[in-house]
Amino acid sequence: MLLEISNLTKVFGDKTVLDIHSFNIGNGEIVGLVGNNGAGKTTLFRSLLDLIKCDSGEIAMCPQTENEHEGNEPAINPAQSEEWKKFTGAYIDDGFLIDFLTPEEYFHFIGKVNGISKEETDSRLEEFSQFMGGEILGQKKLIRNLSAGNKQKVGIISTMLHRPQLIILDEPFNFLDPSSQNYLKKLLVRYNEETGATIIISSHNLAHTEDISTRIALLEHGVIIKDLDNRNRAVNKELESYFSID
Ligand SMILES: Nc1ncnc2c1ncn2[C@@H]1O[C@H](COP(=O)(O)OP(=O)(O)OP(=O)(O)O)[C@@H](O)[C@H]1O
Repeated sequence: MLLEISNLTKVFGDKTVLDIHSFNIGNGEIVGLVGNNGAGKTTLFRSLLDLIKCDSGEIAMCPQTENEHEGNEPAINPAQSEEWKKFTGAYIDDGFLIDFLTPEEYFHFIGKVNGISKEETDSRLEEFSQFMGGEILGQKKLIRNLSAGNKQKVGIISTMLHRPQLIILDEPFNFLDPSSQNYLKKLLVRYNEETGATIIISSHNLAHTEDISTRIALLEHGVIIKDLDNRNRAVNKELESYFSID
């Protein structure tokens, strides 16, 4: 899945909160988006998911063909077509959940929307049983009564159920206990390796972001001011110095 962003701007009132001249993400990259509060991370995600209308610019998503050696399909602009939903899984916040359903009902709903049978959905859920830690399935609890961390897990798992080529997660480590945070890192890296999917996460947890990302983009006042290759896990000093308070 290739993603190309060009000349993307979003203005709220008299403030430009997003101003991305050019940012391209390649097939199979894991991109970590970091930046201070209000830097524009969620706004960028909402733009990619057609949840807000940008003031200018283009987003082009090019899914990989079934035979990956044949390259990528023509570009889709999420503001102009619904096709992107077939190959995208995203979780921004618990507004994505349906709180009067149990987790099972929600997962089956997500499966159904994506043409996956109940049986297949149940079978795919087994891959996440350790992550769910016995707290989510079979509890006869509505999603609204789950703890914040368990809601977060339901949202994250639901992005992977239909095995999309693009996953977008806003602050996925939030609310998770330390073991679940570690487990999530494993899940994301494994998903990326097994499916070749492109994954974009935002996080304030620099250590986790550095651990799993092949590339890290630093956003400041809506502008990508650094685009760092992290394949050798070498960005630590640069990020530490940016976020240092001395
Ligand atoms: N609907 C809105 N109306 C007005 N301003 C908005 C709206 N949504 C976001 N903003 C502003 O856009 C800027 C970027 O916000 P955004 O939530 O994208 O930042 P962020 O990097 O995700 O921050 P955080 O790390 O705190 O979650 C902020 O100044 C925010 O106040």
